[in-house]
Amino acid sequence: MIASDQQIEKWKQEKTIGIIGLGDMGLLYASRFSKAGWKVVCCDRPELYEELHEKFLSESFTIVENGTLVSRCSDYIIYSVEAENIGKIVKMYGGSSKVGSIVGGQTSCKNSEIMAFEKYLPADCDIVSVHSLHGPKVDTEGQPLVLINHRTKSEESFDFVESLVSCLKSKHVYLSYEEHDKITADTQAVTHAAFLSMGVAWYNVRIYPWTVGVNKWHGSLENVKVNISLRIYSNKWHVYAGLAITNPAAHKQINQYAKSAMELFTLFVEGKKEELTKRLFTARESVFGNHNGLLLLHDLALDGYSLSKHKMGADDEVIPNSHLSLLAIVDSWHQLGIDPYDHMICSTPLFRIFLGVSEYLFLTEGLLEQTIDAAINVKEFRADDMEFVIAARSWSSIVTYGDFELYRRKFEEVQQFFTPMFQEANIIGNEMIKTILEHSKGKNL
Ligand SMILES: NC(=O)C1=CN([C@@H]2O[C@H](COP(=O)(O)OP(=O)(O)OC[C@H]3O[C@@H](n4cnc5c(N)ncnc54)[C@H](OP(=O)(O)O)[C@@H]3O)[C@@H](O)[C@H]2O)C=CC1
Ligand SMILES: O=C(O)C(=O)Cc1ccc(O)cc1
Repeated sequence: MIASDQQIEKWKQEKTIGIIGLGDMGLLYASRFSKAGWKVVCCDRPELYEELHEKFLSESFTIVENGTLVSRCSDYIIYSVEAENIGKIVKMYGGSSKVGSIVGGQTSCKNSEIMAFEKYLPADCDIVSVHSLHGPKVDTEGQPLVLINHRTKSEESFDFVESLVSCLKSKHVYLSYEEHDKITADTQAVTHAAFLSMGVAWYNVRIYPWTVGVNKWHGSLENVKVNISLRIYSNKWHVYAGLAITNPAAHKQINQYAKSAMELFTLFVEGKKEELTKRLFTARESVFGNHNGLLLLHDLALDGYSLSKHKMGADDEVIPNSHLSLLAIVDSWHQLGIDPYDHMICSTPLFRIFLGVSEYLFLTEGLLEQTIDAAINVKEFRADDMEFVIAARSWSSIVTYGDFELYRRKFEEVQQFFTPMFQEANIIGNEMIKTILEHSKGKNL
């Protein structure tokens, strides 16, 4: 429960908020909390102390040398560090947590975070964790913010944390850490697997899809694919690696996604139109059978959000795509018995956009039939589809084997290929995402 204004003012006078890890998310929290009048103390790696101290001199939060100093003086300590390293870092600083303090984390998978807290924190510490379900550049207002009340001695601990984060104006979602990990596996992890695979497929044939003319990868759905894929590759690899590899529930989703892509592609190649149609119509009924009302992306023209410099001429024709990446997500939701709408309350913007485009493909009159026809009869996307299947398979094995190093190498190789486009892609992508989110307000998107 959010406390009274008077109580919040009192806490602002008395309490200190500590943030360990001053990367993108740590900085977002430090700056928002301190602007709201909270006393905030932060650190990053000790070797960065001088540089950060200089850099943030004009900010109203304080930089200290290390996590031990943050922990000793803070009443609520947030670990905002790489998921892969949470155990090591809590081991280093957890023992210094102020007596009776509350500790939480921002990592995207809560299993390893909570295990580290249980293992290394003194028994007098409470545990209340958080997870903002959006990237650091998204407006926090109205976005889901998960709050996990894992171990508290009194109601006041949770009320204090909830009152603190209320300045973000996000939508609070109350979950256990197990529920959190199950939902984010269904939503985030598989969404990233899809867009990461598109990037690898383009990279492997060395194609920038927006440069090939108006015949291929042209139009709203294609712009969403390109913009979101580039957005992910312009980010840090460890965010995606961490949330997929450290969450065991995510492995099953990513594996099913690759399996669905491979099985659908096999039907394309074998020319089994009837079987393909039956499988996709069954998936449509299972995932969208109860859908009513307007589509999430109803009437939304996203044609303008293209990186392409080509203009459509009177004689130009767009070759219809098989949209394998979208067919595969709906098929895998069906195979795993997932209702994606169940997770709306706890979803990221990228997941909602992925659901929006999938819904558009499956529920726009005649579009699924046209897509199935293209998948069987149009050969221009075959090689690209094959690359996509291989890419999805390879992300799935990297995640299953828990290989952070291979994940980093593969991610950064593709990242390098797309780097020249990031600046422009981010501007166009941000505009596109803003339009989609504004358009969908009130539709729970
Ligand atoms: N980016 C996003 O969209 C979101 C990320 N998250 C999660 O939040 C967490 C942070 O992500 P994000 O801010 O993007 O990542 P960043 O890499 O930007 O931030 C993590 C920071 O922690 C620092 N760090 C590492 N070790 C220590 C240490 N011993 N003491 C103090 N600081 C340390 C890192 O330094 P160095 O780089 O030198 O290792 C880095 O600056 C991750 O777990 C991520 O999964 C959650 C929601 C959204
Ligand atoms: O919207 C997405 O899926 C993102 O890519 C941003 C993101 C990354 C990690 C998180 O834990 C939450 C949000």
